Amino acid sequence: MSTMAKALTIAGSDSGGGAGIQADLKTFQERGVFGTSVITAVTAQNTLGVHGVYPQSLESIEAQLHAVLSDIGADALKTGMLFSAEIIELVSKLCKEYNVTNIVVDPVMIAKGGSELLQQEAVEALTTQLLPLATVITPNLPEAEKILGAGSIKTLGDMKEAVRELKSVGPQSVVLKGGHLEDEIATDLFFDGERMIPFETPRINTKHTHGTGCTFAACIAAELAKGNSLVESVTVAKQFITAAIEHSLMLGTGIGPTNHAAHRLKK
Ligand SMILES: Nc1ncnc2c1ncn2[C@@H]1O[C@H](COP(=O)(O)OP(=O)(O)O)[C@@H](O)[C@H]1O
Ligand SMILES: Cc1ncc(COP(=O)(O)OP(=O)(O)O)c(N)n1
Repeated sequence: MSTMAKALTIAGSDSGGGAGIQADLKTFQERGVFGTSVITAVTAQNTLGVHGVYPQSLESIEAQLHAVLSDIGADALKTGMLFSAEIIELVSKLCKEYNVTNIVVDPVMIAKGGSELLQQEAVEALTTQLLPLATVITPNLPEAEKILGAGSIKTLGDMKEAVRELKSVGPQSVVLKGGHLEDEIATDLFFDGERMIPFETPRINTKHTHGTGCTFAACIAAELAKGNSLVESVTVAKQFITAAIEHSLMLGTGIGPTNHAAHRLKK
């Protein structure tokens, strides 16, 4: 008999398998943690985009959360697509009720193809209720702009300013992802109120980047679940996502998913 660190993902299902719950559970498995899930919405999705969004009832989401947290528990929890203010309120309430620590909030808003995965009117609930509970938040640049409600983030200098403003919204720390920056280096900026640390890798020239954000945040959650520090966890996640993009998969005819098993390939 043995025990295993446990990580819970609260997110949407991606039928195409590249993002959402599916990306999170594959990442948890690859990182050696036991993954559990709460599905907030089902999406009909493939490499060409999101073809339908079917939110789950609050009753279903609450029942899933109670089932997992009252019995199995979670050493870390990651949120992805939450879709509505009501779902955010429920998730925030239960995170507090169950005293969950190690909360990674990936503030998913819009899929790469432009589909809405969070209703516009839910941004305030996200900002005021869930972000202050987070150990770390992992917005991409458009998400950071929406949370801050102003300005455009186009340079590393803008990122340095934005990361401070994001911290003041209430999370313990922030990783602002620079995947959307037009730069030869893919820089993510970590800030915990004291340390500002850039995580840099060369930008990989590929269009097959579906699910990068989910995979990156899930990897941080998995490493936190195992007891690693936040900086160690972000370091591992950056290596993991870089390998996954480097060996991304040409599946379907659109934007292919990253390869969660890539870290196992020999260098
Ligand atoms: N072309 C790329 N080459 C290398 N790293 C990338 C590339 N695109 C994204 N990343 C990295 O993938 C992670 C997810 O970033 P990003 O694509 O900005 O998130 P999202 O999927 O939420 O839009 C970050 O660590 C980012 O730096
Ligand atoms: C169900 C679901 N959740 C989240 C996303 C967004 O994932 P992300 O990792 O940001 O990847 P892209 O959509 O940008 O490729 C999603 N598409 N579906």
